[in-house]
Amino acid sequence: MLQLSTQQQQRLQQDLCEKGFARIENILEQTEAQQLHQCLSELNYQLALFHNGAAKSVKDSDILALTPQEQQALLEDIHHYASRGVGFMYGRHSVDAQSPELLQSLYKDLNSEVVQSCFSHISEQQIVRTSAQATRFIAGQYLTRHNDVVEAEGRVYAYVLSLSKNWHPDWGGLLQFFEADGTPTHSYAPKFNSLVVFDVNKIHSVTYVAPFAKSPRLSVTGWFRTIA
Ligand SMILES: O=C(O)CCC(=O)C(=O)O
Ligand SMILES: [Fe+2]
Repeated sequence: MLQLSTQQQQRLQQDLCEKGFARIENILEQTEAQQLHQCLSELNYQLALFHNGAAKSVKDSDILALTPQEQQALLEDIHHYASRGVGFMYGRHSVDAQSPELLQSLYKDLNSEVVQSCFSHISEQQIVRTSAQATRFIAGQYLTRHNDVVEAEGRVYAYVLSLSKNWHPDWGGLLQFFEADGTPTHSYAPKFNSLVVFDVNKIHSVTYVAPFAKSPRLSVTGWFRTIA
C-alpha cells in the first residue's frame, strides 16, 4: 500500500518546491516491493524507440522478423537520431486490464483518494489521474534529454518508482537533470524501492546503460495529472 507519512509528505513538498525534484526511500512495504520486482522481471515489454523521425512501439517478434541487415540499419537510424540528442530505446509496458494483478493493484493505489489528495495538496492543483507504465532499460538503452510537459494530459509531476536491485554505480542508467544549456545538475541512480517525483518542466534524461550492466533497470513510471 502506497501511503506517505506526514513527515515524508512535508519533505517531498519542500524539496519539490525548492529544487523541483525529491526522493523518498522505502516507499513500499518490502514484500510488495520484492513482488513487484519479480513481476517487472517477468513482464512482457514492447520496445519503445525513435525511428524515421517518429516515436514507435514494436514487439520483439517485429524485430526478429527483420533480417540481420535490416536490424543493423534500424539500429543505425535510431543511433543517428540519438547522436543528435533525439530519441530513446527501452522496454515499455502500459498498465491496463491485461497487466498482472500486482501492477493493477499498484495502479489503483496510485489513483486512490489518499495518494491523489496528497499530490493535490503538494502541487496545489487538483490531481485526478495517475498514469502508470512499467519500464525496462537493458544494456545499450537510454532516453535522451526532454521534459515531460503534455498540456492535453495536464501533467504536473512525473514519478519513478525504482525496482532495480543492487544497481552498480558504474552501470549508467541515471535519472539525470540538466540546466537549459545541457549542463548536468543532480542525478539519481536506480535504488530499489525508492520513489523520485519531479516537476514535468525539469529537463532530464535516462543516461545510457553500460554494455556491462548485469541486470535491467526496472521501474514503474508515470505522471500525476489534472486531466483524466
Ligand atoms: O525512468 C526514469 O528515470 C525517467 C523516465 C522518463 O523520463 C520518461 O519516461 O519520460
Ligand atoms: Fe521523462
